[in-house]
Amino acid sequence: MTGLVLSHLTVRRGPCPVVDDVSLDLRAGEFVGLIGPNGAGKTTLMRAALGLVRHRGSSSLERMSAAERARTAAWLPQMREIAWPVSVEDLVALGRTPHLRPGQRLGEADRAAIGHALARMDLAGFEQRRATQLSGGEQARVLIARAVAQEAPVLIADEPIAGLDPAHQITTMRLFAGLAAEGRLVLTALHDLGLAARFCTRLVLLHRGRLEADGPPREVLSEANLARVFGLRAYLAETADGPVVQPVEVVG
Ligand SMILES: Nc1ncnc2c1ncn2[C@@H]1O[C@H](COP(=O)(O)OP(=O)(O)OP(=O)(O)O)[C@@H](O)[C@H]1O
Repeated sequence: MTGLVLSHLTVRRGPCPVVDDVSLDLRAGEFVGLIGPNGAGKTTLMRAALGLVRHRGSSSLERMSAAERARTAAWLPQMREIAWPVSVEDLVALGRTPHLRPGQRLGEADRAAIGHALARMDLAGFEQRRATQLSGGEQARVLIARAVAQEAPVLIADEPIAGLDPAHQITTMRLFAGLAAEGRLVLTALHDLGLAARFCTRLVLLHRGRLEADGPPREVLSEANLARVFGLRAYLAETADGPVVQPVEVVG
């Protein structure tokens, strides 16, 4: 089963490591939330895992050829700018590129994957709209749909729910949880600790580039970790809908 193994990953920016000797074994079937304050190294870690930035140590993805990696891992970067005035359907169809030979047209399976991804991101009816004419949150959903249409065993997404309205944040987290339950590995950087606690099966907490905690959400989001790493006091509770984590005050 495909997962992601990072071994002693270190990225330096100038003299300082911004990702510092991080080793992780992430398994298929896990929905992993990568959390930590601004500048903790979340984006850099994900980009290094994909082989997009120079680093020391290794990632299981970088051993693959570019073509194999594109079929293995879908990547949703933090920047959501859509530059070309293409239709939503054409943009989501780009997610199928790794599955096509040069010049090959979309087939039935590709069309099904595109339609499925559009429906899952609540974009039915948007197919012929120009992507550049959508709102920021709608554009974000289109780019998530493109990544989902890729149907890769590993999905790596940098703050995928930023800019989405609360209902679409929940449906997107539920979609990712569902993809993980189907046997994919989903790794996402998140700032919403409440949604991370509710939907992720595992949280990885980064602080100043170092792996500070790794485990079930309730263990990682302890009062002590929230205070030490985020400088936060939070309301923590168990409910019928799962754990609730609501930051209430800045401390320290
Ligand atoms: N190209 C760069 N040159 C120099 N420093 C960089 C560069 N990119 C990132 N950094 C620094 O590396 C550190 C980690 O940045 P990174 O973007 O990985 O953090 P992050 O955890 O994703 O933060 P955020 O939550 O704000 O998105 C930061 O201190 C940042 O200033």
